[in-house]
Amino acid sequence: LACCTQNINKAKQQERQNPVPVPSGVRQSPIDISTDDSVYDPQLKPLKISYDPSNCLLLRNNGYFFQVEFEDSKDSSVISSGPLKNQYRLKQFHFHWGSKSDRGSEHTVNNQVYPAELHLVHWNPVKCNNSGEAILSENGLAVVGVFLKLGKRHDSLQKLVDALPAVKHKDAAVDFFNFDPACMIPPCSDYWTYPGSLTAPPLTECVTWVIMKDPIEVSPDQLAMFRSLFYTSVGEKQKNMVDNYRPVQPLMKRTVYSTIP
Ligand SMILES: Cc1ccc(O)c(S)c1
Ligand SMILES: [Zn+2]
Repeated sequence: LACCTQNINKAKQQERQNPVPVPSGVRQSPIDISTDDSVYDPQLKPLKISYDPSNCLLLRNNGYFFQVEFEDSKDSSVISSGPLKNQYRLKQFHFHWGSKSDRGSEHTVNNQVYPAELHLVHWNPVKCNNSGEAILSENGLAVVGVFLKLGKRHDSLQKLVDALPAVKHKDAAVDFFNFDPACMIPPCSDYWTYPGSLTAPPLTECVTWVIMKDPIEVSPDQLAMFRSLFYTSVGEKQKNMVDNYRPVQPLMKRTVYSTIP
């Protein structure tokens, strides 16, 4: 399945044909992570991350954000361990960001907002046949979240930033090869983890979230390039692609676990 939008459209079609329960809203994302309320779990191991840059295929503007899509027919770009019972395959990564630097991330930490947040979306090939099925399956997805803060230029990210002008408008897509997403994972392995949902429609409660404690740095110019994209297609009245984040949702009866004593 080419991308999350297609998956979401397919999921909506499947939902119409054989409706699944509408999310009862007991495990919605994103959330505010209260560090004092999170529970240290000494059994939690570091996440194992193994990506093959040659699986990187395409950069696309899907009208919600830009995403980089990966070949996911084999277990060659995967995550495992940490809170995960199975190995999950990388399908795509994307970002959420603000119109200004005082907003943009979806998750917050003690109500602190970051200017942007990276989501690396993985699906469970043990439970599902493809990523489209995974968004309808409990714990079908594992999404790794990484906060972005303003600072020094992220040299490895520049290859992606330089490609953004080619996907300014909705549905634009270009070949994008040999990019290793591991370059965007912070050196510190500490994370929070909790059961949640997609943060975009159909908002299904299918995600094991792993939110890295440390942010990565990007420069103001790099973030400005994110904001230069459009939600709109060529020929439509241009609408800047900014503020594509969902507000935080109620924690309800969930516990956030952490690797941080
Ligand atoms: C599959 C998917 C779609 C949109 C999202 O924001 C996330 S986090 C995951
Ligand atoms: Zn996301």
